[in-house]
Amino acid sequence: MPAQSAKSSPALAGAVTVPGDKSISHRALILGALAVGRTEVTGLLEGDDVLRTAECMRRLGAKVVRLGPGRWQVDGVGVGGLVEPADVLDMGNSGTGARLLMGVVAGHPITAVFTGDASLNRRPMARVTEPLARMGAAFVGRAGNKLPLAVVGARNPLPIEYRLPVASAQVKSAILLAGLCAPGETTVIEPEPTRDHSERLLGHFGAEIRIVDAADGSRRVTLRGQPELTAAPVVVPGDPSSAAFPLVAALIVPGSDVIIENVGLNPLRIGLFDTLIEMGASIEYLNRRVAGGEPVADLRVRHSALKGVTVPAERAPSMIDEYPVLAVAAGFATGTTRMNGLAELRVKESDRLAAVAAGLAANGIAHEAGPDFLIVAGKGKVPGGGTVATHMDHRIAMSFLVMGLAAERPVTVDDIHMIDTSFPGFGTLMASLGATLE
Ligand SMILES: O=C(O)C1=C[C@@H](OP(=O)(O)O)[C@@H](O)[C@H](O)C1
Ligand SMILES: C=C(OP(=O)(O)O)C(=O)O
Repeated sequence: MPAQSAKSSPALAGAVTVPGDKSISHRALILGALAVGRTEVTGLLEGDDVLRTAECMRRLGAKVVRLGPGRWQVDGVGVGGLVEPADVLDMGNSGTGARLLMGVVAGHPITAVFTGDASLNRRPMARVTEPLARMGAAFVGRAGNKLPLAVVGARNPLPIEYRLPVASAQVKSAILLAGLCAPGETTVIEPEPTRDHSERLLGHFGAEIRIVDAADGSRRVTLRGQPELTAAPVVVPGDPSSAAFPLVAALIVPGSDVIIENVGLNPLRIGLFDTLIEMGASIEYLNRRVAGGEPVADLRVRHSALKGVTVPAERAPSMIDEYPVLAVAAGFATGTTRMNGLAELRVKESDRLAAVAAGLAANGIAHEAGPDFLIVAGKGKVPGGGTVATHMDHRIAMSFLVMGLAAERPVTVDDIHMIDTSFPGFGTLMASLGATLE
């Protein structure tokens, strides 16, 4: 369990590129495996979560080959063509991999057993098994459909219309992936839009997909089943959820001026950037362009005096993984930051609300955490000096290392090995900007 400490650093400077988007990387491999022909992916995230999905697609019958750094090739088997895996599918720490592949298997006449690490095996899966059971799949899992869990895919999957009880792109995507194998139309209604990478990539691979926004803010996504998906090249942009760490570091370390190149700016992913700009952050979007069907830009970020704001609950889906690092930024702001609509944080790789609250407490930041909210009383400076328990959660580890770069005393996190699940090379990249990590 390697620990690491971050110390007050000189001004951060330089230009960096963060690894590829995790959500898009999982989906590129999965859809490449379900397409007919050869898909080439560039910019793929080579973090443990995505490598697990690559290995599972191999076990399900696709040919998946690494050609070079971030360059992968997938020979697909066509929708409905996957085979039964000979052994257990181990998804490691990855909720996205587990839930999306449960949807894929549910649509095929095959049986697969899923497992994960201690963190993933604690996370709720009924949110996917419930709609997938309506489509004809069967499940036997531990303690209310947790992993380890066996999925018996449907012989004749049924299309469904399903209103999501929680705003979750993973649940939406699991249903759409199962719906690929069902005749007729599968519809998912989201109470509020969540990241739409599945929809974009399904369209890119030739599926017929319709999206209708309703007056009440909900969104209807309809997929026509049993398409022939055609292999298509995928260019993966840098992950905005990873960019968040060097970005917040540059905002809080005095004198910093940093460029983060090629960051995905999908409107359903940039709630953190919008919030930080409201707080007074200097974030410029340079060279805005479209790459691989997603908007991207280079971000110039300069040290800024931040002030507290209220973050509305409706913004949560567009920044769901960014609250830990926002809480760190809020600690350096002047005034109170209120974050609402955070119930989902309790069922991520760790209970992130509890983990963040404990980390704030350990480093001398006044705050209040409720069932689904967090209030941080920013004083413009952070005492630091604490040791933070990361609970197998990469985002908790990275967030508190960022805190240490501008706190008065070093901040230690108890375990950094999970950082590789989403951001391999995090320490090297931060050090290249001048961050003091040891
Ligand atoms: O669909 C995805 O790729 C993801 C969706 C989000 O989870 P939920 O769907 O559980 O909100 C997010 O937290 C996760 O990191 C990636
Ligand atoms: C919640 C996350 O991932 P997953 O659900 O895929 O484990 C995350 O990366 O912050």
